[in-house]
Amino acid sequence: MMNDLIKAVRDIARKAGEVILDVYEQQELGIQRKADATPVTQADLRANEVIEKHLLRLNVSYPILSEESTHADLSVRQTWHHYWLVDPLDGTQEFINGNGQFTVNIALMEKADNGCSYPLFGVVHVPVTHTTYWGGKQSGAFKQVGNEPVVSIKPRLLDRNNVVVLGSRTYGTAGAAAFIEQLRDIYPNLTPRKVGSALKSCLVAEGEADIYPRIGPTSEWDTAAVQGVVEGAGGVLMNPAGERFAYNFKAHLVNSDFLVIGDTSMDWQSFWNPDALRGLH
Ligand SMILES: Nc1ncnc2c1ncn2[C@@H]1O[C@H](COP(=O)(O)O)[C@@H](OP(=O)(O)O)[C@H]1O
Ligand SMILES: [Mg+2]
Repeated sequence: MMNDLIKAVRDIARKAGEVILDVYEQQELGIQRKADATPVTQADLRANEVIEKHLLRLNVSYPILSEESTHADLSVRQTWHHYWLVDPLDGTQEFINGNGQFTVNIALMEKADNGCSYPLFGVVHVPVTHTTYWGGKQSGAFKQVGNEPVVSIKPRLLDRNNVVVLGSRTYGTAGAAAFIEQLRDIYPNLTPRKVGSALKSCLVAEGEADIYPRIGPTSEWDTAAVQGVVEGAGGVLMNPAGERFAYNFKAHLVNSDFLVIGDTSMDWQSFWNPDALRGLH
């Protein structure tokens, strides 16, 4: 049942990817600015239409919370036991810049006993490379490039002399830069890399990078799907207190800072705690 649903959502994410690539190849992207000053294009809007249309045709009927649709109030959202959390195009600025580092993110969320929701599974599709990642705590994590065989993915173990730390290409903050400098005290040979969108967390999930600290704003649809992939692979996406990242418990949809790590046996408490983060903003 769950595997059928994951397969259906994978197909939907790939359809959205094709619509996005159609716009990507045009001269006119239809760029507008949103209230948070981040851009939106025809590709975001068309991908959203495709995703919503197909999610509503599935034989489960869950509400949809999408970056590009009207957002229900918390009082309504809290009645949801399951819902789809969708970012039809994550990394819109990278899409506009033409560097290929953007993704389609679709997560199925489930409410837990503590009243918060968490990803049951997530699908992250990279249109330009025709690569799809998917996963969840109970399902494992997988990757497929085009029609090649599906492979299971897992993080790598930390090698203290070869630590790769990821950051946003476009929305880097002074806090993120200061955090990486603090991290150098622990890993003097670390290599910082800038990557767009949910791809960063996919790189940690598949063992191509080690740490992705996000010091600065993102929204719930930016992290939910990729959290499924990271957790399925055996990694974690945590809040500043070191807890599993949670959703749908507050009126606004902006995330706290978060940390993605692949090797959970690393000594992350030495650099990721509210005291160490205080003063970075
Ligand atoms: N001021 C802000 N408030 C909320 N989210 C922001 C933001 N600035 C950037 N982001 C988020 O950062 C995402 C891009 O992340 P990255 O820099 O890692 O590629 C954007 O996704 P979208 O492109 O879907 O809007 C956007 O949601
Ligand atoms: Mg988006």
